Amino acid sequence: LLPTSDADPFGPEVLEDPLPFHADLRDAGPVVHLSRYDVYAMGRYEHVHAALRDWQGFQSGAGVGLSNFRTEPPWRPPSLLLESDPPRHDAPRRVLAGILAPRELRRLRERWSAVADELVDALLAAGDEFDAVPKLAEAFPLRVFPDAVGIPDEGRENLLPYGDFLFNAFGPHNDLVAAAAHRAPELGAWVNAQCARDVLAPDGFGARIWAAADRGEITAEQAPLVVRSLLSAGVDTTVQALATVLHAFATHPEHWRRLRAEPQLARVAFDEAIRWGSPVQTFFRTATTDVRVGDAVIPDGKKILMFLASANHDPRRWTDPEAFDLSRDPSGHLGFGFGIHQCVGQHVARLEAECLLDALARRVATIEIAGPTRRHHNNTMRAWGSLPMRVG
Ligand code: HEM
Ligand SMILES: CC(C)Cc1ccc(C(=O)O)cc1
Repeated sequence: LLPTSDADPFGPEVLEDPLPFHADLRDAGPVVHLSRYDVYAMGRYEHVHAALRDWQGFQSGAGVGLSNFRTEPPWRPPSLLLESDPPRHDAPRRVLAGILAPRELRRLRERWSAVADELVDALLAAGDEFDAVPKLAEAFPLRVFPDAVGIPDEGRENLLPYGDFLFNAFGPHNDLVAAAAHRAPELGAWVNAQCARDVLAPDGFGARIWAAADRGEITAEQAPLVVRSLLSAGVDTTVQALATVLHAFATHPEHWRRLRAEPQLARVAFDEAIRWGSPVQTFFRTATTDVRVGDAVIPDGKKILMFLASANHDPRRWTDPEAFDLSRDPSGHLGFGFGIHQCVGQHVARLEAECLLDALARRVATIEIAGPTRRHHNNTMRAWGSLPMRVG
């Protein structure tokens, strides 16, 4: 028999502190029916991992939010990567994977390091106390990523509100969505305008997507949507992952000392922070048949809510999962997803983190929380609103 719960994973209590709900979800069984939304929730590593592998049984093409594209019109044209299944998913994915491959990012490392050094120097010149969310976690990605895509300077302040709305829109139409819905048309129009060939700088990720269309790897109609994927997925995610790793180090001084002694740990620290904090908490899949999980059956067409953050803390998979531990091997974490849709931008995110952490670790001996921290609630993202920080 299938356990059920009337809990609201998108309510303020769970968004403020999801850990108790995750523990209850894991303990209740492989699958729990959430009666409030008539969706099927998975919180254990084994089953989330298996569902992400099984893209035929658990499709993305009906949307990865609560809204089911089989019955409801999407609020924006579906993504050719995120909200597509093979074969439609294949060519856009291949194009983006090529453009965002580690070897393609080497040309950016020197510039991104210089920007990180300059940003941290300017910040420290202004004093030893600041809010790390606007001053580091937001400032650095906004300084390097829009330029890497090649969009114009005008209107870049729309990127964070667009992302915040997009990630809220994967959830139910609750207060978080209602509060920003009036801005969606204008934000969507601005983002779409940045994907046109003639506004993109000649050497950025955007231009390379259009060049792939010239080579016939994708069509000219698909090119702007693939650029839109970068602008949709590439900002809020890295902002909140950087905030998460900065918060992790500020609350674990012994790990900061270790990072300064062994700078090459920046990469594994970032992945451990993503396992530990899981900036992307959840998203959905849709059952393409009556699909069996454990001794439960999820009916065809039903939405499955995958709790990546819970899987990343599952004691069946991780030792002492609630510890942020630099000695742990975090590989296999689900914070970037898994399988054919696994984050195609993960190497961009890791390079941003390496550059920013290196710049900070070379300059400050200590970082600590210097005042009350505040969460920013979002239906999909575990986000920090404010991280008052003091450096020494
Ligand atoms: C630390 C930062 C990031 C996190 C935590 C993150 C997380 C994720 C996750 C969990 C997925 C899987 C979604 C699914 O399976 O439905 C994903 C997919 C994706 N991500 Fe990221 N992401 C990050 C940064 C980025 C960046 C910087 C970019 C662009 C440069 C990006 C572009 C994408 C795209 C296009 C997809 C869809 C891939 C596909 O469906 O084939 N992400 N990301
Ligand atoms: C964690 C994912 C939901 C992040 C994400 C958002 C948007 C897109 C897109 O392709 O628009 C891709 C990935």
